[in-house]
Amino acid sequence: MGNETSKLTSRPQSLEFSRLEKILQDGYEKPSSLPMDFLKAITHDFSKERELGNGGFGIVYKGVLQNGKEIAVKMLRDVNLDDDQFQKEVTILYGLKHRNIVQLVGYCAESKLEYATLETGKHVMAEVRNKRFICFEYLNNKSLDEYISGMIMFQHACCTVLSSL
Ligand SMILES: Nc1ncnc2c1ncn2[C@@H]1O[C@H](COP(=O)(O)OP(=O)(O)OP(=O)(O)O)[C@@H](O)[C@H]1O
Repeated sequence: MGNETSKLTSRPQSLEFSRLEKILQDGYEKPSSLPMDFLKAITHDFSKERELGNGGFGIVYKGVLQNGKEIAVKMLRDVNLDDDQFQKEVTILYGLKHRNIVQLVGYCAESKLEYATLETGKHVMAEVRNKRFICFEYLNNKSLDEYISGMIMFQHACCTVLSSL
């Protein structure tokens, strides 16, 4: 698993990826702008086996850095959030640092220029937005509902054992 990020990258890109890896490994002092190709590499191209869960705003993937450190990469659904909301969300999260709040580690909102043909037949260069992502520290505690239902199952099992004694 260690070298999977570098295998996917060309030379100049791998230097950039190493720099990003270092920032993320050193701690989350300041959230970074993360290129989509980097997020693609650390999530195995957003593969099914890297899926952590599915929320109201998008799918969350596990990203694995070269040193094995993990981060959560949330791919936002286009329909849920417009540009203003995305910027507000990142700006608010950017300033938050508390042990009870999951830490923002990065974000991604890239766009590319593409030729498009209008109904009139005219060609224009249009800015096409890629997917947007918000990345957090990885928490290994499952979701609150899974945690609570796990506790209830555990308590139920204990009661069953005790009542059978
Ligand atoms: N930081 C994280 N570390 C590990 N797993 C995470 C993390 N964030 C989310 N997940 C996983 O992804 C799932 C979906 O998370 P997400 O935050 O998108 O949805 P949610 O908890 O339903 O909240 P929302 O209403 O914001 O969509 C969670 O239930 C959890 O299993």
